[in-house]
Order: sequence, then C-alpha cells, then structure tokens
Amino acid sequence: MNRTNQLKKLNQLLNNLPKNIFLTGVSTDVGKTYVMKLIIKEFQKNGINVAAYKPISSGHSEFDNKSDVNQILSALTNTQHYKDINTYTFTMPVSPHLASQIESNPIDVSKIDEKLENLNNKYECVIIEGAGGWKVPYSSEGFISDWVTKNKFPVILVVDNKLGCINHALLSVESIVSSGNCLIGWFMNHTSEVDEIIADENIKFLEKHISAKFLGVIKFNQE
Ligand SMILES: Nc1ncnc2c1ncn2[C@@H]1O[C@H](COP(=O)(O)OP(=O)(O)OP(=O)(O)O)[C@@H](O)[C@H]1O
Ligand SMILES: C[C@H](N)[C@H](N)CCCCCC(=O)O
Ligand SMILES: [Mg+2]
Repeated sequence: MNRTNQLKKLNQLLNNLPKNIFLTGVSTDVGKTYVMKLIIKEFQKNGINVAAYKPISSGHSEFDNKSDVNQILSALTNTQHYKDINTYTFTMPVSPHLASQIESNPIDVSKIDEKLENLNNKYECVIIEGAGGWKVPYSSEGFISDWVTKNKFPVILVVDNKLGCINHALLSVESIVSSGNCLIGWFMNHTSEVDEIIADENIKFLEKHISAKFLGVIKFNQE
C-alpha cells in the first residue's frame, strides 16, 4: 500500500477540538482500540491534554493485559487509572446486553455519564471507544448509538479493509448520519496483510461514496 499515513489529518481538528470524540467501527475486532492508541499518541505529541474512555468492555477481565482498557492505558501519558477509563467490565466475550445479563450487572447510563463528566472537567478532549460496531445494545432496549446521539458526540468510524467492508462501511455511515450525528471522518485500518489492488480499490470506492472526510490509512502493524 503506497498511501502515506494520513493520521496527521487529525491535526486539522486541533483548531476546533471537540470535547468528546466517539470512536466506532464497522464491527467488532476491526481495530478501534488499535487506532484509538494511535490517535491518543498523535494528540499527546501535539500537546493536547487528552483522556480516554471505554465505558463498556466485554471479553476481558480488569487484570488482562490484552483488555481494551489496559491497551489504552499503555498509550496514555496522563494519570488515568483503569477505573477512570471504564465503568463496566464484563469478562464474557459477548454483546454488552448479554454479558450484563449473564453477569447480573445491569448497565446504568447515568453512571457512565457521571464518569464522563469527571473526565470532561479535567481534560481538554476525551476519546471514547464504543463496543463492537455502531448499533450494539447495552440492554434489551438501549443501544450505545442512542447514547451517542443523545449526547451529540462527533463520531469517527474505523473500517477494516477486508471483503465485506464496503457494505459494512456504507451501512454504518448511513445509520450514523441518518440519526443526526456528526461524522468527523473515517479511517481505513488493516488488521492483516491484504492484496494491495483490492485494498486500494476498497478505499477509492468508499472515498467516492462517503461524504465525510477520509482520515487516512492505518497500515498493518503501523506504529
Ligand atoms: N493496524 C493493525 N496492525 C496490526 N494489528 C492490528 C491492527 N489493527 C488491529 N489489529 C489487531 O487486531 C485485533 C483487533 O483489534 P482491536 O482490538 O483494536 O479491535 P476493536 O475494534 O477494538 O475490537 P472490540 O470490538 O473488541 O473493541 C487486535 O489483536 C489488534 O492488535
Ligand atoms: C466481545 C467483543 N470483542 C466486543 N467487546 C463486543 C462486541 C459486541 C457485538 C454485538 C453484535 O453486534 O452482535
Ligand atoms: Mg476495542
């Protein structure tokens, strides 16, 4: 892939930095946490007092180094601890609504809001990672996307460059935008080595069909 890293495009945000940025993906395992770490590092390099928030995490315990929260902590230079970054941790690797049910720990959105408010009082910008894709439930009726819409958080979408990504990306964009959310832009991430011709065509096609800004390519194993 001969496209250069365009993470620097994020710098355009710095003049008009949102208080919160919600990072979503076209599905689970598409590299939201991976990309989030790169964004955090870029913001820190630019002197932004940035915090992270992963309100709902499923699939890891607090003591697992591979958990999203511990991964994110490893990129941060601030003084955040696990419990500042996370409100609900479920060990079951399933949808939050189910994990919460199985582990008898119902999700109370006001607790999520409370922690975010603390972060907003202390930091210039909070990058929030969702769980899975855009429309993931945290209870039998509540969706994380509705929480984002209610709070008017600007959104960044991560797409994993693989077969199926065109459909997943366009459906995600349609849903994000049609519920009135501001889509700042999207990244094309590479969770594996892929055929360059196909990968480039996916990017070209999506650039043409997504009106939000293309924020850049994240290569496989990009540091
Ligand atoms: N650009 C990349 N290069 C190498 N590995 C990557 C890249 N992006 C993601 N990965 C790997 O792919 C896996 C899934 O990525 P990640 O955990 O960031 O996904 P996610 O979208 O945050 O998933 P979840 O929905 O569980 O939060 C991880 O093992 C991660 O290290
Ligand atoms: C366990 C996984 N890695 C994520 N934390 C949760 C993904 C939820 C996906 C729900 C769904 O869309 O079916
Ligand atoms: Mg993640």
